[in-house]
Amino acid sequence: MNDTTATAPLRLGTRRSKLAMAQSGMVAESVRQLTGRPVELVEITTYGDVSREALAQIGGTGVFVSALRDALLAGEIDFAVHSLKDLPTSQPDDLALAAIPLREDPRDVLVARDGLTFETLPEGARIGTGSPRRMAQLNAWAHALGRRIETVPIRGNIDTRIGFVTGGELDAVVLAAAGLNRIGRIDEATQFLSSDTVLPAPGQGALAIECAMTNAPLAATLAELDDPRTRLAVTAERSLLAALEAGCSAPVGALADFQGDDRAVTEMRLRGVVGTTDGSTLVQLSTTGPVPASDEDALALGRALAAEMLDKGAAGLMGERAL
Ligand SMILES: NCc1[nH]cc(CCC(=O)O)c1CC(=O)O
Repeated sequence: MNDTTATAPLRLGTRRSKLAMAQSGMVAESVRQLTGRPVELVEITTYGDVSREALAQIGGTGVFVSALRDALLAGEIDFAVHSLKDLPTSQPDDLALAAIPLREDPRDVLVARDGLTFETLPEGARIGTGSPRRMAQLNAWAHALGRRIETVPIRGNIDTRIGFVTGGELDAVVLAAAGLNRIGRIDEATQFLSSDTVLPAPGQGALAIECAMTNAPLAATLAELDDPRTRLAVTAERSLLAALEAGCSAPVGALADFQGDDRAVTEMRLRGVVGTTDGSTLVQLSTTGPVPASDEDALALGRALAAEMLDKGAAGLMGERAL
């Protein structure tokens, strides 16, 4: 590297949404500190940002991601930051998943009117979410409580979705804690939904930093931002999702977490759920074992749990995913 390339700004491609800008800003700062180089944000518009169609209808998988990837491959940007849960499970050969930084809170939260919780919402409450995974688990939860709710399909950015509650159109919406946290609105959550009740999307709360495979020096530098334990967890979750042959709009939840204290983590637990959006049937399984020794072991764990779920009838539920 000569002097010019060493001091030239690194170009970080980002979507324009408040969440994407917040995430990219956080990573830009880390990369600045790591490299001593300036990082410039380059705004890219993705199909997921401009389409008014329901995400489930346009296929879900990758709509937020492909424009950023095109820009990486065209050399218009040097690296990109994605919400890991928006990344398709298959990684293109020419792009490196250079780093998966430390995950933050993976849980979903309820943002309800008047400080209400799921349990204190009135009978027949209208709860907004565009996610079949959330619908399935919320409906199953209501059913277990002997309650009736109405899940209302919505989409839009976080501000728009919270606006349905503040505007009085819905009693509550469900969002990812991590997203609210990153845009500084976590105080508006009225309940954190336990992963024992609602499993998050595979990879929720984690970020992915991607660059072109041909840019090996940059990939090596970015790798310093990787959190190995987060990588193992999300690798297992995404492997489960891939093995269930589901896109990101399918009703699949998964979460891997670690048991033991921070200095002596000994075991990893992987939980997965798939269901019908009406919540009448859920297949939920869990497995706990030694912390995977490699990404390959984490992949195998996800595949094994998925196979068990398919055995227990998950396959029959997946047919519903186009709905
Ligand atoms: N599907 C949109 C999306 N992608 C990532 C997040 C939240 C941040 C994260 O999970 O890392 C959100 C918003 C939401 O689900 O509330």
